Amino acid sequence: MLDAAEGHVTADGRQIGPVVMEMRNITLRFGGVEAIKNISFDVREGEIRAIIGPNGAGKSSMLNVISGFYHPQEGEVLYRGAKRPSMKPFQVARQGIARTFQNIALFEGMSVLDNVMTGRLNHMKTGLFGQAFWWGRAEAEEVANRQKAEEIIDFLEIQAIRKTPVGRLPYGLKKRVELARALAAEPQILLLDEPMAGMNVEEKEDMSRFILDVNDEFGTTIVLIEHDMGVVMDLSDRVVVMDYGKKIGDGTPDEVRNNQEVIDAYLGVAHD
Ligand SMILES: Nc1ncnc2c1ncn2[C@@H]1O[C@H](COP(=O)(O)OP(=O)(O)OP(=O)(O)O)[C@@H](O)[C@H]1O
Repeated sequence: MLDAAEGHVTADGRQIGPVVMEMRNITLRFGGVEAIKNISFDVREGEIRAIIGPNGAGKSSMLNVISGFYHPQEGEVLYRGAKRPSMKPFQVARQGIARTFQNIALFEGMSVLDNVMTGRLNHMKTGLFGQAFWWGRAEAEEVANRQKAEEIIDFLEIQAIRKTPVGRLPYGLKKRVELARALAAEPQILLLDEPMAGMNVEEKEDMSRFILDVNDEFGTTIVLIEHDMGVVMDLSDRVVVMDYGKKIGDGTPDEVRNNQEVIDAYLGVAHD
């Protein structure tokens, strides 16, 4: 059993830190529907943590609890050891938690660069008033934000399309631009809502590589929900398995693969 306050190095040499976020006995209801039933799990600094489960299992609901979009009726969220009060999504974002969406939420008429720049909004300190009175400071800030956006565009290898309106891009690249925008916020925790949904094999491979690179290069903690089991097992350090709102498994990919309840409920067949 790992100590929550301690870090460790995984078998493949990955550096995992202490617990950064804890979901404690979360229950979320929509009228009579219990989307999340008394679920607890934690997220460690620097890890890639997946939440998987069949349709309607409650994965999106859980991600929306983490991002502050839904407020559970029971349970609590602890962030860096402190109980998090009921927060609006923008307040959660200010704590360093960014997300992408299942149905891409970009500005289609705007260029890739401008979309990525919108991810910097939390870093813009000079408001309109400030811009009017301290033009120099606002200009310096704009230059720094633009530089950061360009760095991320380079990192995700989308320089060639930086001036292209997002609406003209194929699906896989839009997903990558969404990742770029979320990264522009320089998050400590990145929430990815089905990052591979609707992608072909090649696009999935690219996205997996970028997720690993982001985690490796920036040390970003990543929580993702995903349908594609193969992808999840390859990418993740630990996996939470949900089914009908309940947690039925939690552990390393190997532990989850060998968990009989998970095999019965989700995989359907035993893996040798
Ligand atoms: N806003 C809502 N209002 C009412 N019921 C909801 C709402 N959001 C989710 N639910 C219900 O909660 C349950 C869990 O849904 P959720 O979308 O979290 O599952 P999921 O695992 O993300 O599914 P999928 O993989 O299909 O996206 C479902 O029964 C769903 O119908």
